[in-house]
Amino acid sequence: MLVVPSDTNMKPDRKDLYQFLVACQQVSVEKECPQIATLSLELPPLDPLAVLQAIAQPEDPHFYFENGNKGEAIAAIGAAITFHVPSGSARFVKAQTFIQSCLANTITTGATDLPFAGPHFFCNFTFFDDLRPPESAFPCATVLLPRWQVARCRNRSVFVANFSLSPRDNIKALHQDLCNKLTQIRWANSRWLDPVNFPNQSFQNHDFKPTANFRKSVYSALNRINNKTLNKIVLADAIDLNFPRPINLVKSLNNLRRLYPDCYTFATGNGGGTNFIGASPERLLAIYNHQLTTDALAGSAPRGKTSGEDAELAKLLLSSDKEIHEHRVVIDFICDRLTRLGLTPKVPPQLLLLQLSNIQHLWTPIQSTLPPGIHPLDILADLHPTPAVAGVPRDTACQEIRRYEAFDRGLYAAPLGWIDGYGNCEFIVGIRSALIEGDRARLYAGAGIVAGSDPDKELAEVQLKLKTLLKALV
Ligand SMILES: C=C(O[C@H]1C=CC=C(C(=O)O)[C@@H]1O)C(=O)O
Repeated sequence: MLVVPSDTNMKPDRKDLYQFLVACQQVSVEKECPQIATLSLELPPLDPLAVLQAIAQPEDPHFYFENGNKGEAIAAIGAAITFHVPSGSARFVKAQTFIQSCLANTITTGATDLPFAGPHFFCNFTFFDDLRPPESAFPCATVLLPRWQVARCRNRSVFVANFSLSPRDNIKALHQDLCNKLTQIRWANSRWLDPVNFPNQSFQNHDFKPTANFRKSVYSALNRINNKTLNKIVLADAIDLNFPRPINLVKSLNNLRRLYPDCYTFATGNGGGTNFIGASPERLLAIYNHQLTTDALAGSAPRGKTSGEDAELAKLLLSSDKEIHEHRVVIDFICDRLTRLGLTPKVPPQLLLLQLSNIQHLWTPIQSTLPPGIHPLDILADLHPTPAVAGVPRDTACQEIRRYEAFDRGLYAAPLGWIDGYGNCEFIVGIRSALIEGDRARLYAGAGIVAGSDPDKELAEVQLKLKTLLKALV
């Protein structure tokens, strides 16, 4: 990636910006290869979700990612370039090659030092790499370099435009498009999103009857655990619902981020009317300045209705052999994988609790310094799926998941996030999630099964997780 220093207060209507696009096009002529021109401009603080609402067209692929606790949100809208891997185990390698070849032909300028400036590649992967027919709405790997990207990091906002330039592109028209988009973005206003929309009343007291299949699967899995074929398996259920009207993506995201500020609110849309949306507490991989963090998150209990009951539930969770085993296998797996990649994982000495508004989990953030030469997607390829969403031994658990679950997991429980041009990244696991299309939603939730699991409690956990999401969909 070539960084061209510039006046960081570059204005889109100024000649130098137009000339920058012309110069990048000239490089594409000389190299006989399209060039990606990336412009970053600081904007007054704005809400990327409001921008998503204001400028995304139904046919635009898009991506939304918000971490309320960190005061960060990023919206990616439309495509400069997209890359799909339909299926196959080489998907992480192929995605990596694509990103590297883009970066080798990227020229970036403007406010390049701001957080979230420069090109970002938004990626989503399906849980399994060989998709079951009928075709899923998302291929097994998608990488999106968006046309427009708007991010907020605390009180600063940055706008990024990416153009893939070939000799025949009309620079005047592209420049005009950029100016128009900026005008629209400046008008985007988060007040349009307030107040929080009250969740769909007709589903509020919906009694989730776990499918007969889920209950049967839990019993059968417990048999396999007892006869030692499996140590742990994470089984999920999917519930299909029809809403009285089309589900509103932006309003639902707005609800999710307010109801679950401790989670990552996310959505990815394929531009064909299907969106995958959720609020996940599980960070699979974050790398900033060569420092890596990954979460072991497994073992759950509800939140109490009173502080006394809450403390009691937390105490039980922290002292339960069954929950600790369910959690410990995730820590061991992650540490083993990172060590094999040449990293030195650091694990806090005591178990921690991640307390969300409706549920609490055993939580261990694992950290390491990243040695040079390892790409974030190398790590993702090794970590996914962890025993927090698959099981132990992993291959057996994955085979059994396919046998037990009558639905395709699609993007559920799979990695979703972004990578920048310097190897920084943030990926979450797509749990507490739903696939939405028009007035239809498929909600997913799962629970880890180990020796000592009580099927009724696992069912209650899955129901609790499903309700979490349903509350926000409008
Ligand atoms: C698989 C899910 O959660 C995982 C993450 C945290 C706690 C879990 C558990 O306690 O079972 C699961 O391992 C899900 O929410 O669909």
